[in-house]
Amino acid sequence: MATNRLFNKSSLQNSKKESLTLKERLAALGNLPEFFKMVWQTSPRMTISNLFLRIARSATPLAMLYVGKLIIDQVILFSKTPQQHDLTYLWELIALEFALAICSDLLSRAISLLDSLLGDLFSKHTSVQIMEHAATLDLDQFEDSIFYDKLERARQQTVGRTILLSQVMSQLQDLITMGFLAAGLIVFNPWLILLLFVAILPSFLGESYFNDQSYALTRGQTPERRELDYLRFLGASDETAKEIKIFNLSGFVIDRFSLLSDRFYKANKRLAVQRSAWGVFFALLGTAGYYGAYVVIILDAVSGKVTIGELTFLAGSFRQLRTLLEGILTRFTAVSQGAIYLRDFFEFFEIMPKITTADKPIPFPKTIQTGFTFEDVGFRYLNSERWANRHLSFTLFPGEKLALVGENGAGKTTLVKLLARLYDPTEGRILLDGIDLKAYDLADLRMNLGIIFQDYIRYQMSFSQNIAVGNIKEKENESLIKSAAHQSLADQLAEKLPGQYDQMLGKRFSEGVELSGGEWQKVALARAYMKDAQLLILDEPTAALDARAEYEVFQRFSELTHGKSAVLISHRFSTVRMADRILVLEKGELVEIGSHQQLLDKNGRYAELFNLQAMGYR
Ligand SMILES: Nc1ncnc2c1ncn2[C@@H]1O[C@H](COP(=O)(O)OP(=O)(O)OP(=O)(O)O)[C@@H](O)[C@H]1O
Repeated sequence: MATNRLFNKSSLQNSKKESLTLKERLAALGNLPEFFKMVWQTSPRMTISNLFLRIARSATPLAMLYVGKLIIDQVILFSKTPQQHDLTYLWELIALEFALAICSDLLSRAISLLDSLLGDLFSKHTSVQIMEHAATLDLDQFEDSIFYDKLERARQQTVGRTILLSQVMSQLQDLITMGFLAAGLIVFNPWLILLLFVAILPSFLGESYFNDQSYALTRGQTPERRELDYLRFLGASDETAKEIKIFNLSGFVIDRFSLLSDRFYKANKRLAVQRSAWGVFFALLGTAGYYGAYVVIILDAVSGKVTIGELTFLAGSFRQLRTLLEGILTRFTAVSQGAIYLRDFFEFFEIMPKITTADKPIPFPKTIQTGFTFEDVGFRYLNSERWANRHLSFTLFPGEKLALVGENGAGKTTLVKLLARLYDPTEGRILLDGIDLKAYDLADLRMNLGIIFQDYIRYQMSFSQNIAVGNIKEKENESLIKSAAHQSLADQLAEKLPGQYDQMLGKRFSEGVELSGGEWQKVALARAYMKDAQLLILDEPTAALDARAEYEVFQRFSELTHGKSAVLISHRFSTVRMADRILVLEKGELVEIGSHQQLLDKNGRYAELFNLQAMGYR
């Protein structure tokens, strides 16, 4: 229901609000210089060659028409004086026209080759830029739907931008060609140019109007298009197939998909039909204009004001001019449309991360001295009224193993995200060795944290790459990968796989092997050991492991993390009790902190939770 409402409101209202005037379209062309700068950066050589070839190609239509005129006049001259037959000049003209035709053909082919190569390079260049910029942005920016829409538009329009590139180039070429042809026509009859504009202007305005409508519709539909993409993914993906079958959800997903698609179809169809009907009318006007001019030229020829050669030259120029002008005007709306979409693209690059490295960052300490101190830290997620963490004050000492305990939603994961500066506190401060965490180099900080979240990614990559992502710089370091696998017990698994460390994991690519939940977890856990991190954070690292594996993992964990700090989040008290201290969270606040024994003696919240779980085993 919520999305139904969304669809009606955003698509239809936005289509009014976001409609564009001709002035706005012209203003959008202001985005083109920046666009050209990006094209130029992609490949200066190809850009300049493309431009030169197009200028050369622009001159050929006029040259061919003019040579054609000379040939016809020459032939007519011969037909009037059959005795004098020195054909040398005529043959030269024919050879020239032939050469021009070949030249024009070669130039066209070279241009389309360069267009497609430059387009591919440009598309790669912009996709890389989008990925690079997205990587600098904050996590909460990804959780903001307006931002997400911008990212989607910037990403989806990669093809559009490639098309825009060749459209802009063709537009330039056609404008130059038109300049040449118009110059030829003006010499004979300047009024014909005026007639041409009058005949074509309505068609241009019509195109422009319908492009506005189509842009508004597409832009207004972005949230629904995202939903459609999501439904498409739900309905046909290896990740979702299991639940879709078990819960028999395919009908539900398909119905929702069909409902949204039908609405798109209806909204788009209405516009397409109107556009087509008006298009026919405008085309008729253009044709009438052309024949009007044709009659004028024929009358001039009949009265002897122009020769037959000039008649063909003028009629040919006029016909080509009309086609060119129509193309230019139609393309103008498409180009300005593309230029408007560029605004989304540039706006995406204008979004700046808030979580950044200070101007003069402090390097991460070689050895942590006093630890991480939370000073009345509070955090609220974007657009959320509730505090996920509040009034947190405690110190994680160097070398200490701290366990975080609390019911679902108590704020445990949020706390470790603050430690990794995935978010900054809304209030209070986190200090490292007495200095605000924000003063440290961000990359350095993250390099010194080995962190595995509960919703780690199952990369559809090889076994060893799945471990190497923990420190991708070491992706070729086989012995490090193997030792990390040993720490997390993943090494035993690798030995059983047909491809061992090179085994492709997951089902998406050929010869991939799917792992069990616990096996995936061992692989993910190995990522934490890829760095010589000073603080290890494991967010429910063993939830999917069996009891024996969990015991072994923690034996190795304490050996490996000797002298290092660690934060463990777990709902299993058998794991939690191994920690030096346990921090109990409730509704985001710290309610108890102490060792397992201290907290049991205290007989408070921890003791209650512990006894509750212990009862389950009795
Ligand atoms: N990205 C987010 N945007 C908005 N709210 C969030 C986000 N992530 C978590 N929350 C909210 O913040 C609160 C704390 O969530 P958090 O994930 O820290 O809990 P947790 O203690 O780790 O829970 P669990 O044991 O279920 O993993 C919850 O109420 C949750 O709904």
